[in-house]
Amino acid sequence: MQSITAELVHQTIIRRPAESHKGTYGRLMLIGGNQNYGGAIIMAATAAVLSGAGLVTVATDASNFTSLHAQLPEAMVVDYHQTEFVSQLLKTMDVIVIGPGLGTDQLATHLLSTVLAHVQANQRLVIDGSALTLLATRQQPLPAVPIVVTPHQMEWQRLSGLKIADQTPTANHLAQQRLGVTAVVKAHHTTIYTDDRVWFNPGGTPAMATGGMGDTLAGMIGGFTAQFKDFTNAILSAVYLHSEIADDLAQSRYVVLPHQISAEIPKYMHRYSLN
Ligand SMILES: NC(=O)C1=CN([C@@H]2O[C@H](COP(=O)(O)OP(=O)(O)OC[C@H]3O[C@@H](n4cnc5c(N)ncnc54)[C@H](OP(=O)(O)O)[C@@H]3O)[C@@H](O)[C@H]2O)[C@@H](O)CC1
Ligand SMILES: Nc1ncnc2c1ncn2[C@@H]1O[C@H](COP(=O)(O)OP(=O)(O)O)[C@@H](O)[C@H]1O
Ligand SMILES: [Mg+2]
Repeated sequence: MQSITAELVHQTIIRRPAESHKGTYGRLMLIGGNQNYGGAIIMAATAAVLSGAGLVTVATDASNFTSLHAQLPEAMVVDYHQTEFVSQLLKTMDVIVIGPGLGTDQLATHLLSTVLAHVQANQRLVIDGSALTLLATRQQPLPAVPIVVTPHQMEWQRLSGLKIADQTPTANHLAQQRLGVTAVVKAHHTTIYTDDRVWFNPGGTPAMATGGMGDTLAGMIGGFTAQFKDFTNAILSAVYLHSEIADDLAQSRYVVLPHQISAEIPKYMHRYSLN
């Protein structure tokens, strides 16, 4: 098992080339946020925008549009009931994040199936939250595109079949190999499984134990994978920074809220991008 290091993050978060524009930094769609869980997709989208994704579109229940825009006017929106329009937009995306607050009803199942049926080799896919619960019930193999799943321990139990007590690094790695996707298994100390390696995230604090913390990580991973070429390093850097920011904030706070992490992301990325 190898620890993610500040050096790896430093190498990943490069200084932006002057000759660039919003398209350079990735088109990202986040799909989620039903009538009950609008906050989840708002937190994920906020993290994605503050992580530097160039163009962010949120496919969500229309009841979330106003609250999303009140906090994040940078994001575009589409009603996720307009499934044909969502399908068309999906083709234009570099990264798709599906699951935060999606729920597990018929529409959610349909949206996940649509994404899995149409995702292309040049796109990257982040599967989180409810979409993982749905994925666990699917029989079909996953498409051969860069995919990262971000389960907490119960979601990982559903997806891998491993009971929480049996989720050892060796068992998790075997399960990851069966699934054939990168797996970020979230816990007090998160571990990340790629085809050839097991990574360990050194950061993390119980001050992070607030609903929305994982939604924020999913948005960060979306934002990082939209900008940084190396898929694995982009994921590892997002995981590292998410908990590093939390650890720093927790020096003077009993709890750290997801939006407080998002607010710090640009400062930390700036620091890591310096020589
Ligand atoms: N503001 C919003 O809109 C928010 C919306 N959200 C959205 O809600 C959707 C459902 O996601 P979910 O994670 O809340 O529910 P689910 O998948 O049933 O898992 C919970 C079950 O697993 C168990 N458990 C065991 N180990 C665990 C662990 N390490 N970490 C966590 N749980 C662990 C746990 O055990 P217990 O707490 O009872 O001990 C419980 O039995 C999803 O789309 C998400 O994005 C949330 O993000 C919140 C903020
Ligand atoms: N005690 C803890 N120590 C370290 N990290 C934690 C702790 N509790 C929660 N976290 C982190 O918070 C996030 C929780 O993710 P998740 O359960 O998916 O949240 P949500 O779905 O509510 O957004 C993960 O990144 C996890 O590692
Ligand atoms: Mg979650």
